[in-house]
Order: sequence, then C-alpha cells, then structure tokens
Amino acid sequence: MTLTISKVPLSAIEEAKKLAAWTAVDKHVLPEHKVIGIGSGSTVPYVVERIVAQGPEVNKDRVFIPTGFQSKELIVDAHLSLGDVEQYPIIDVTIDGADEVDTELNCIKGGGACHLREKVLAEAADTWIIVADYRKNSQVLGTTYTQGVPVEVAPFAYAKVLQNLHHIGSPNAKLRLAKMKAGPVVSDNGNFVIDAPFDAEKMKDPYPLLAQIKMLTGVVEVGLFCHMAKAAYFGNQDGSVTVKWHDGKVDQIAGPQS
Ligand SMILES: O=C[C@H](O)[C@H](O)[C@H](O)COP(=O)(O)O
Repeated sequence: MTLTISKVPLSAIEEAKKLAAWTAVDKHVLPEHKVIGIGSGSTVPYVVERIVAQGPEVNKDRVFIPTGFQSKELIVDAHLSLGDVEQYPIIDVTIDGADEVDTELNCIKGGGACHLREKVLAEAADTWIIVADYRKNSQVLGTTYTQGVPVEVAPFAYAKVLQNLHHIGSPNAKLRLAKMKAGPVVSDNGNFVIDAPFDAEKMKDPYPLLAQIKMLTGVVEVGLFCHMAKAAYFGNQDGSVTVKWHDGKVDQIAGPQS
C-alpha cells in the first residue's frame, strides 16, 4: 500500500472524508502530542496525509501506533516512526474511522475487522476522535450500516457464539466470509468475525447490548464503541464539517482550504 493520494479530482465522498480528517487533525493533533494512534479505514489515509503536512520538524519526535496492518503500512510509507501499544500504553490522541456513529457518539466499528486493536488504542488514548463522511452520521446505529455488529471470535468457538447470538436476538448473524479467498475472514489477530444484525430497539441503547455480547464465551471483542469518543467529525458534500461532541453539542464549521 502507498500513502500517495491521487492528484485526479476526488469524488464527493472522498472529498468529504478528506475534509473530516484534515479538520480533526488540525484541531486535535497538536505540536505537544508525541504519541499518536492511527486508526483504520478509508478516511485514515487523509489523517496521515495531514499529519505529514505538519512537517518533519514536529513529526521527528513523535511515535505513531497503528490499529492494524493497513495503518502500519500508512505509517511506514509516510516515513513516520512506528511504535506499538505494548511500548506506549498511553497515547495522546488516536484518530480513527467508523462504520456508523449515533447521536451519543456510540459507534459501530469493525467493518474492516480491526475493532479489537482499535478499541485498545481508543482506551489507551487521552483523546479519541472519529472521522468519517456524512453517510456515517446517524441517529440510531444500524440505520445505514445494516451488515450487523462485528464480533471478533476465537476460531474454535465460532459455531457456539453464532448459536448464542441467534438466541439473544440476532437470528441472521453470520460468519464473515472472505471475498477473494474461500473461507472466513481472518483478523490481524488470527480470529474470525461474525456480523450480527440486531433490531432498532436493541441498537437504540447499544451499551447493554455490548455488555451482553461481550459476556458470550469465545467473544474476543465487539465492534460497539460506547461512551468513548470526545468528538466525531463528518465531512459534508457542501464543504462544511459537522462536529458532534461527547456532551451533545453539535457544531457546523467550514473545512480547511489547504
Ligand atoms: O475495522 C475497521 C474499522 O473499524 C474502520 O474504521 C471502519 O470499518 C470504517 O472504515 P471505512 O472508513 O473504510 O468505511
């Protein structure tokens, strides 16, 4: 993978991702921040691009912690210093993508099967920030991301966890299968992923659901991130950025020009 972002005009959605990422970096990745978590997904290359643009002087004393293979490649390709959460269990700020975000900043994450490491880096961070395009900005989780809650499981336990998920209200929960390989998706941690859709009633209040799924033996991590984010930045089609804060405040701001 290469960090180079093509010079051809970006589509509206790519522009929205870039707006969100650049704005969040400008506001939250400050010169005094030395340990920075880099999340996963399609918006994160723009996060790294904007951090690189802060210049070699500020970046030379920083270390960057990845949430998986993709972000590790982004850090290495950008010639930034790579670290690990084992060495740096306290992170100044982590910026990450999301599959969907509700009004209380609860998120579905794990569409790319990275949610275990992402949650560790979110918890390790003094400040955890979400960046996404306008399509991910929701009232209730499961409205636009309908594939279900990603549940990472120990491979040998997947059939039992699947059965238990069917029993607790997700009759359509399915093992995630790979697209270009026969068999299941295997996470960066060597585990399987189940996608478990739940009805809106359950998704309206995701914390009890998170606790219920996490209690199932064999579950490694659940792609519901509740009460963790300080703010979520959504790039809009008109060039503005919507910022939802953890205290319920919502700002509409202009995106950066360059
Ligand atoms: O496992 C993947 C991560 O949680 C991603 O941050 C999430 O899936 C969003 O990815 P994308 O921006 O590619 O939709």
